[in-house]
Amino acid sequence: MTMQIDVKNLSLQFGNHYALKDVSFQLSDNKIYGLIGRNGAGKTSLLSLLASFREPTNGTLKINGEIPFENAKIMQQVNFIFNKDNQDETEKLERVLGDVQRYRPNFDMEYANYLVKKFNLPIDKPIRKLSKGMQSAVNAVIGLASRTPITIFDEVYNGMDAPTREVFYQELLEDQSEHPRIIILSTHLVSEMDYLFDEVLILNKGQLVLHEDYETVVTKGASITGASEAVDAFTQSMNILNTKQLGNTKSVMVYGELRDVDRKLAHQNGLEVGPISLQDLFIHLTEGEE
Ligand SMILES: Nc1ncnc2c1ncn2[C@@H]1O[C@H](COP(=O)(O)OP(=O)(O)OP(=O)(O)O)[C@@H](O)[C@H]1O
Repeated sequence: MTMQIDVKNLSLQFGNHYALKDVSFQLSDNKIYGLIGRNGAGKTSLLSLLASFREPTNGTLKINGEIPFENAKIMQQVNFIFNKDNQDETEKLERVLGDVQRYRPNFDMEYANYLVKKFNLPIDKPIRKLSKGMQSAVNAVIGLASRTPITIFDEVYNGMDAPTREVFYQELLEDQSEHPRIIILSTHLVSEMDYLFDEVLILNKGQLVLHEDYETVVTKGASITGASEAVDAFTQSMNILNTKQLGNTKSVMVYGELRDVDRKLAHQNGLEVGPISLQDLFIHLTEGEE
């Protein structure tokens, strides 16, 4: 089943502070969505609204046409995975997985056990005695094996070491291709995770500054390098994100449609056109004063 998420003019306020301001978007395909933003940008706020942990101050959030808050049927379809505090969790992994299986109808215990082995997790130790990275891996196992139609991972990979994160990414891609669902990954690890994303949402200071297909993002951005005057002339009507100058050489990062004819023209003027990464775009779309 494909779920549909409709977010319209959504705001969340804490006192006078807007954690989210007038955010609108739709997610309607079983894809992997990357939600990126700097510290305090509003990622967790948005995800906690999607997971019905709280209600918006303004605007509407609908899942399959229904308001999810206190809506048991919809909440069943959403799984919000985050690194929760497990210091009081005296249960062992085996038991915890059994509990999850009871309330997640798509939970696949065989797959969970396979992941437990992949992540080298001990099943006979209380969760609270596992290392931080292992606890993150436990959350990853629960999130993947539950196969919930809307699965949200809020930076669970932050506690994992690089090889463990790699295992998570590979398993995520593989399981998503076999059991497609909406997966939302919030992260700061943009350059490491960008290849996972089908679509990208960038939040900046509570506002959505970009929602695009990953392929489109990558083809729309370019760096133009060459003699200052030639770069200035070529980019004068373009959306410039960043400029670097070294002697008479200038490198400008632009974002917008760069047609084939533009690329040819750049070449004729001795300019070099290079790609920009999602990380570059993220940095320059979200820089500025705090
Ligand atoms: N319970 C709360 N009470 C007051 N302000 C809050 C609360 N939760 C979040 N905020 C504020 O809302 C803003 C957005 O916070 P949020 O946790 O959503 O950001 P984030 O993008 O997830 O950040 P990070 O990457 O650092 O986890 C921040 O300015 C934060 O201080």
